[in-house]
Amino acid sequence: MRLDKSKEIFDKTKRYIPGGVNSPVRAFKNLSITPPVISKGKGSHIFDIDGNEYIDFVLSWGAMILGHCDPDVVNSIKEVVEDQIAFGAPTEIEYKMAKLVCETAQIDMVRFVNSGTEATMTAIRLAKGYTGKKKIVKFAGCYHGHHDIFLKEAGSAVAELRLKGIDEDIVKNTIVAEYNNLDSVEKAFKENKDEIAAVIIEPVAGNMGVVPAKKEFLQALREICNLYGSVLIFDEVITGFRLSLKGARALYNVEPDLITFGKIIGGGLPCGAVGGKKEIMQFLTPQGNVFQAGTMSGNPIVMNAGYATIKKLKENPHFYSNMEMLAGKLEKELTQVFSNSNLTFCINRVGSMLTIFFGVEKVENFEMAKMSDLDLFRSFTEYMIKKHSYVPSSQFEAMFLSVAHSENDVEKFVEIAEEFCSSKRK
Ligand SMILES: Cc1ncc(COP(=O)(O)O)c(C=O)c1O
Ligand SMILES: N[C@H](C=O)CCC(=O)O
Repeated sequence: MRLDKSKEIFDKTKRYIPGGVNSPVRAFKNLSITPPVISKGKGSHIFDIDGNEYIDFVLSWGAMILGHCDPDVVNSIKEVVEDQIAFGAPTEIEYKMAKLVCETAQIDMVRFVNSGTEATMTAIRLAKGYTGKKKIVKFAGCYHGHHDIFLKEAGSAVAELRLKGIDEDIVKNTIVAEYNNLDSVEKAFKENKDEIAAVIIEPVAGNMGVVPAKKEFLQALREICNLYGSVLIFDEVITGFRLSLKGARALYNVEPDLITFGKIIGGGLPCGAVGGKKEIMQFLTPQGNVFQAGTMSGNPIVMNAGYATIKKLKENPHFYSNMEMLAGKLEKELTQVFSNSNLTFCINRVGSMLTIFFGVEKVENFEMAKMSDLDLFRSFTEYMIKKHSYVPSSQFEAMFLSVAHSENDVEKFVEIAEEFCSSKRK
């Protein structure tokens, strides 16, 4: 695979943008190939400026659930862009979008922001304002965005870095517990009795690779938050509208107090949201006194793209069963391929998100994810990308399928994985 033009542009970009990227996961830091510079996306495929075509299993880190440049999303943008770019004033689409999101995700109220990070920051401030408490519990390996309070033992790009610039005075109020380990949560509550404003968790983690929470664990979090008067926040920035219209919480039948959204909710445009119970949401300014604001929040183009995306998902419930079927096929066939090669591995999959871990048989938390064979994962990833399957370059991320992926896409991926295994045997 030639990446000459990509390399040239990427190298030139580094002169102006630190590391050449606007988010670290894009830099292929672990790989020896240059990141392809992408020029086009259509359905399940993306194309780079060197003329290479890839089946995309990253999908803008989960955002592009309908595939790239879905015609309904594209039209929703074209329909308004001549008249509405930004006003910083109320628009009708905000009402329509809020109604659609509340009815679809079954929440009382919602506030739109510009990213997942803004959504989680807002949810935490809201929880603090509502409870009058100042500490939070988060879980090792979960990633909730790039604010200081969330970066302690975080997953995603943070997992492989030693961070600087974090304000220790702010971080001291973040308590880190172990994913799927109730004892660690009980300990946090016992030691910090009436001080915990919120517990924030990815109900299916995507940022230590895919690691699902156990149902009893989430139920116990609900009970412990009720007992101590803390707010339970499900960070569904990845899982919201991906695992079902009601997100991951529908799979577990556990109701959080607040939910954060991102990615899919904006149809691929910058968007995030915090939503949940009216009793808490009404604390937000200007109805209440918990401050939150944003010049671009609820931008009409973003709202239109998000509306078109969620409406299409709602009108086509078979999308979810199709993605489940395809992802199940991918899991089953990869299991066959790796077993035939006598590899030790584990594939964690929930709906249309999955991660392959080599060298381990089970991954239930961040420690276990970190014990997987990162070198083998790296060479597998590099091989897959060189053979035109675009996958996350880090172990601590998830692979995604979209509505636009086909059986052919999945079969191609499995075929290349098989080739990789034979190349290792030689
Ligand atoms: C679960 C989760 N929460 C929050 C975020 C932060 O979202 P954003 O990158 O849009 O700020 C991300 C991803 O980046 C995420 O995966
Ligand atoms: N893991 C992150 C989101 O889910 C990756 C996206 C990013 O930080 O750019």
